[in-house]
Amino acid sequence: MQIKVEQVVKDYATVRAVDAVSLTAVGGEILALLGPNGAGKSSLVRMMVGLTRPDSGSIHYFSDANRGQAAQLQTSDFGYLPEDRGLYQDRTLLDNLRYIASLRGLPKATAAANIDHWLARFSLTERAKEPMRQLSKGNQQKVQLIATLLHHPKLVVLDEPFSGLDPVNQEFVLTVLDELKRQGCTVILSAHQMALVERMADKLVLMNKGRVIAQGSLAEVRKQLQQQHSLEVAFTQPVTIPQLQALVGVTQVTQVDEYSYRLVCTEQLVAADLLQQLQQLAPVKQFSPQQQNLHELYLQAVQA
Ligand SMILES: Nc1ncnc2c1ncn2[C@@H]1O[C@H](COP(=O)(O)OP(=O)(O)OP(=O)(O)O)[C@@H](O)[C@H]1O
Repeated sequence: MQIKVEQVVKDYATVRAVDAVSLTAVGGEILALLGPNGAGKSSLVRMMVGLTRPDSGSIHYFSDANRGQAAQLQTSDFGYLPEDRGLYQDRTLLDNLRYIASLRGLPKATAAANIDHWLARFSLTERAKEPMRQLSKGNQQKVQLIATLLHHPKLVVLDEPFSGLDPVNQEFVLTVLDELKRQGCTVILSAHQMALVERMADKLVLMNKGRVIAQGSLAEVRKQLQQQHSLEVAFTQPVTIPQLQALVGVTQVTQVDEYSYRLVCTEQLVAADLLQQLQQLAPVKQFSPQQQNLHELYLQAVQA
């Protein structure tokens, strides 16, 4: 299933939560929404699953079979993990999941088989008859994920699926998301865990204050955000920090050890020109450009 969001705006009383956002996600793709608290991710997600309506702009769905023609989103087409998780705390895992399955219109036998399958995969079979409130936060989160995936949705929308999970379970959820993607599902998620997102998302949409500040593949986002680049240089004899700071195009210098330094330079500075400037200070032993990770780029962008 393809989802196409065009120029969507959402205002609350005093704030424009989503400001002219456009994006597209297709089947077999993981799209990650990133942004600081209040960036507008949940507001956007709620519109995508039809819980609220945009003030302007449009959201259309296209089935894989009929790409050209917009389709009505059916409840059974999507699985939504909301930010405010809402399972019944006094009921057992099994009761909660059976109830969700019935809401999704699953026949009893299919529901039972799917529930067994997912409980086993999430290592929760033994706890099936315990009330929700007895589970840890991470295990409750896993049950919420099962509730989202129980009916094999084509469009999976997850608001912060990694929150509350330990690293082992985060990895496990990554594996599950990858499987969904391989099965042709469209996966949209919001997250704060850059390192995880960097590993699995096909498309990134970075938001800040309701707006998209960069979007595309990791390489495209890097390009859009990268106003500076950094590198490490090692000399065969001492140089001083002020000498390095005085070089044209160098904006930041940090000493790594006795003879080596990390430099941040403007994007316009060509590596060969910098190397030439450095060699005039002292013989250069090592000169290695560093790639900033998504986390560093993101911080730079939202703090700008
Ligand atoms: N129901 C609402 N009524 C009024 N303002 C709202 C409502 N929901 C969200 N907002 C405001 O809209 C803006 C975007 O909030 P939203 O929850 O969409 O951001 P977010 O990126 O999901 O943040 P977080 O990472 O903290 O979940 C914020 O300024 C928030 O206070």
